[in-house]
This record gives sequence, C-alpha cells and structure tokens, in this order.
Amino acid sequence: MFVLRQCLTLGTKSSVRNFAAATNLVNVKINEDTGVVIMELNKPPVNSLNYELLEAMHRTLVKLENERCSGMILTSSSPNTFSAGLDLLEMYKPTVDKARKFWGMLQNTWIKLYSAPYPTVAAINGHSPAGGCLLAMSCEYRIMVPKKKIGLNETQLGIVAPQWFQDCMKNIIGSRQAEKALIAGTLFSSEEAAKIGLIDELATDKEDLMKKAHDFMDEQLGLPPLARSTVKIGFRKDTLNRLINSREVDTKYFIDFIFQPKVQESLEMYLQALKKK
Ligand SMILES: CCCCCCCCCCCCC/C=C/C(=O)SCCNC(=O)CCNC(=O)[C@H](O)C(C)(C)COP(=O)(O)OP(=O)(O)OC[C@H]1O[C@@H](n2cnc3c(N)ncnc32)[C@H](O)[C@@H]1OP(=O)(O)O
Repeated sequence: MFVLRQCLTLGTKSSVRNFAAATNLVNVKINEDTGVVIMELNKPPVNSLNYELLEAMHRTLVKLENERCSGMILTSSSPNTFSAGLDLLEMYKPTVDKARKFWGMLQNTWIKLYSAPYPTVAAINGHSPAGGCLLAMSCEYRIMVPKKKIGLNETQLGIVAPQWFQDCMKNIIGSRQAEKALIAGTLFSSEEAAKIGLIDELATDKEDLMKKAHDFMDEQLGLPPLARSTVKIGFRKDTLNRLINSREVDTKYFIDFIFQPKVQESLEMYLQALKKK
C-alpha cells in the first residue's frame, strides 16, 4: 500500500481532485485512486471556529457521505496553528439567535465528525487549544508536530468545557487524567500530550506528520470497512447519544452560561490580552 501511495504521489497521472467546496474556508482534496480525503482548515490566521468555518466543515462531511471516501486526514493551512478553538467573537456579546445558531452548527459538525464511519486522522500541525483539541479528539488518531500546545484550556478563560468535550477527553486519556486536566485547563506540550496518550504519535516535522498520517490510513484501509466502522461506532455511541439526546439542554447551558456578565467580562479581558500580545 505504501508503494501504491508513493506511485500516486510521484506518478505523472494526477489522481487528486479538488473537492468542489462552496467556500475557500476549507480546502478539500480527494485522491480518486485511494478515496483518501485531505480536509485542510483554511481560515487565517488561526482557524478560529466561527459559524462559517463550522458550516463549511459540516457541508464537506455531509458531501463525503455520498463520495467514495475511504478515510479523511484533517489538517490546517496555518503555519503555526491547527485551530485556535471556538471563535471567541461568536461568544462575546452575541444575540441569543446568533449564539443558538452557532452552537447548533458546532453540535452538527461534531456529530458528523465523531461518527464518521471511515478512518479519521488529525494531522496536528500547530497549536490546538479548546475547540481545536475537540476537533483533534474527534478523529480516531492524532499525530502532532513538536513544541506546540494542545488541551482543553477553557477553565483558564473562565468558561467551561461542555460535557461532550469532557467525554471525548475522558475516552482518550481516562477519567482521572481528564479530571485533572479539565479542572486546571491544562495546555499540554506536544511531548507531554504524547506521554499521556492525548496524541498517538509525535512527528519530527510537517513532512513526517503527513507521512505518518498516510501510514495510519494505509493500515486502516487494509481492514474490512464494515467490521472496522461497526467497532468504531460501538465505542463512540454512548458519547454521541449523550449529546444527541440532550441537544436542547446543552444549547440552553451554553446560552445561559455565556450571557452571564462575569463570563462576558472574562471573554472581554481574554480578547484584549490576545490583541495586545
Ligand atoms: C459539564 C457541564 C457544563 C455545563 C456548562 C457548559 C457551558 C458552556 C460554556 C461555553 C463553552 C465554550 C467552549 C469553548 C471552547 C473554545 O474553543 S474557546 C477558545 C479558546 N481558544 C484559546 O484559548 C486560544 C486563543 N488563541 C491563542 O492562544 C493563540 O492565538 C494561538 C492559537 C496559540 C496562536 O498564536 P499566534 O500564532 O501567536 O496568533 P495570535 O497573534 O495570538 O492570534 C492571531 C489573531 O487571531 C485572534 N485569535 C486567536 N484565537 C482566537 C479565537 N479563539 N477566537 C477569535 N480570535 C482569535 C487573535 O486575537 C489575533 O487577532 P488580531 O490581533 O486581530 O490579529
């Protein structure tokens, strides 16, 4: 399979097709020979997840259901950041309607990504805090470049990682480690994340990152797809159903929480600190 991939990469015949996207917020390429898709987040400078970016991701994931997609590698076009997490401006002084629409799209996108039947790999080529970490944790396998940061740091911002963010972390690093990390809002270095299993592999650089992502994909493509996806969904169904069965309650928590004056103050201070950096 590795040889096949090399031939496809180096060969003269281009088997890679740009996947028609209605926006350039995501670059999507499908290898027509292997069916492997690369979805690259492309909202400079830091891929903050606003409604439009989430909608572009969601639309792509829906479209992939009708394509011959055998696997997906999620990465970013930003040189330094995989994703800076949720766009803080979506939570800072929004209208209730806007906040509700935003949260609904985040839930939709997560449900599609977390339940994708094909193998998914996060090729984490930069920092990945909060919602960025959620995206990475929603994939089946995580590979990261050295010396970047990843984690659910919400507490540090005066906000709370929702239950389903927390569940994703627990499922990966275990309840005790997750509890400590969530309470403290720990951002782990790539190296620390590898030690506790938050990421599966450390890459030496970006080239090695993509090579390792393709290696994982090759291994998965050698497995019977129905058996593979049945086991995957079996592992994920409780976490998925917990949100699916409580979407309204979860949205209400979000709205009630972010509209608190203290939370708005924290967001304002954090946004100012980011701008002053
Ligand atoms: C269990 C029951 C619970 C019930 C209660 C539930 C309640 C639910 C409450 C709400 C839940 C919300 C969950 C939130 C999740 C999130 O994801 S919040 C976002 C957290 N993100 C961060 O903390 C990251 C912030 N950014 C950074 O640390 C850095 O930008 C970076 C990613 C490390 C990159 O650094 P660098 O390359 O140096 O870039 P910068 O110069 O810092 O940034 C460039 C510009 O981008 C702006 N920006 C950065 N991040 C964001 C962001 N997340 N949103 C919006 N904008 C962002 C930054 O301000 C810069 O802007 P300019 O100065 O205008 O260029």
